[in-house]
Amino acid sequence: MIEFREVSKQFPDGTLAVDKFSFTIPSRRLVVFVGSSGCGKTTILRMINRMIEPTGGQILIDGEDIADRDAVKLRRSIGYVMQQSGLLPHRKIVENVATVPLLTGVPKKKAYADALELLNTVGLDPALANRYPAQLSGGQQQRVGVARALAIDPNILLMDEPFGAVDPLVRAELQTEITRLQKELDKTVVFVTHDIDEAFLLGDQVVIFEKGGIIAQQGTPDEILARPASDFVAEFIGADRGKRRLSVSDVPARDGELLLVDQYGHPAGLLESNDPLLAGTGPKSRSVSNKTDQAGDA
Ligand SMILES: Nc1ncnc2c1ncn2[C@@H]1O[C@H](COP(=O)(O)OP(=O)(O)OP(=O)(O)O)[C@@H](O)[C@H]1O
Repeated sequence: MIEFREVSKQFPDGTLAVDKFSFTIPSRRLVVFVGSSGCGKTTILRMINRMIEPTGGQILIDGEDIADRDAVKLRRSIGYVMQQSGLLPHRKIVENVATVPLLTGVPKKKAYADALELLNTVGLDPALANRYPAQLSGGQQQRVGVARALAIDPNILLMDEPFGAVDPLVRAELQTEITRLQKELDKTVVFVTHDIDEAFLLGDQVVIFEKGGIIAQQGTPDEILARPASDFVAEFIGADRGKRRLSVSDVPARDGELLLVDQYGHPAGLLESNDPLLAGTGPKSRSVSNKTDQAGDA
């Protein structure tokens, strides 16, 4: 559990990036921080591993104030993945993944064996281990970044727009992968994005920020979509533009399924027709608000 108690950050130039932020991140959940540029998401994330020191308030991990922990040890105990994978260009993939374990005294043979296993965990062919980062695609590099963050077997994984720089298809693959990994490995994941679709897709809990690290709303994706707390949230999630309002198409789908379309008539996904939401509805007879564009998974 990560607890923020009235945490503030004022930078030396006077910018108040975060103003008395209080929030609790439960263990073993994937929590997404989402908001437009400059609202303080990255600053909050980096205060968790003390890459940035708060100027006010307290952050506790499992009840312990992190200000009392050794900053370097704390940082090495928390996984961190950022937009540019940050891999060391002149080190092979296996060396990149094993960097922190080697620094913390894990014998080389074990660190390398673990690294190969981790490449497999994140869906990479261990045969890539002897390549250099530049010999991998952007998506593969991000997977290596995730493997490297997992190499210390952290309880907490911080992810700062990790998929921002990869193309949409690879991004979708990586999103699926991170959901799988979080469930499988049982980590607490704090994920930063400015993309509301990504937030709703990944988050068990989503926190929508306004400037200054102010929480505009927090809750499950369903709660936020069903009841936006303010005009700001409604606009941010696109609800007021009817962006997510889906209707049942009159184009027949396969047996037991209904084709959903958005307000422009574009296909948005399939819904099983025995879903209680749709009981008694016929084509175009009512519209439903869908959680994300992922209705195809329904
Ligand atoms: N080192 C710094 N010195 C001064 N101001 C800073 C510094 N780092 C960040 N800021 C400011 O603090 C505010 C919050 O920045 P932060 O990077 O946390 O926002 P963000 O929500 O992560 O934005 P983005 O999505 O663009 O990364 C911004 O106004 C930013 O300009």
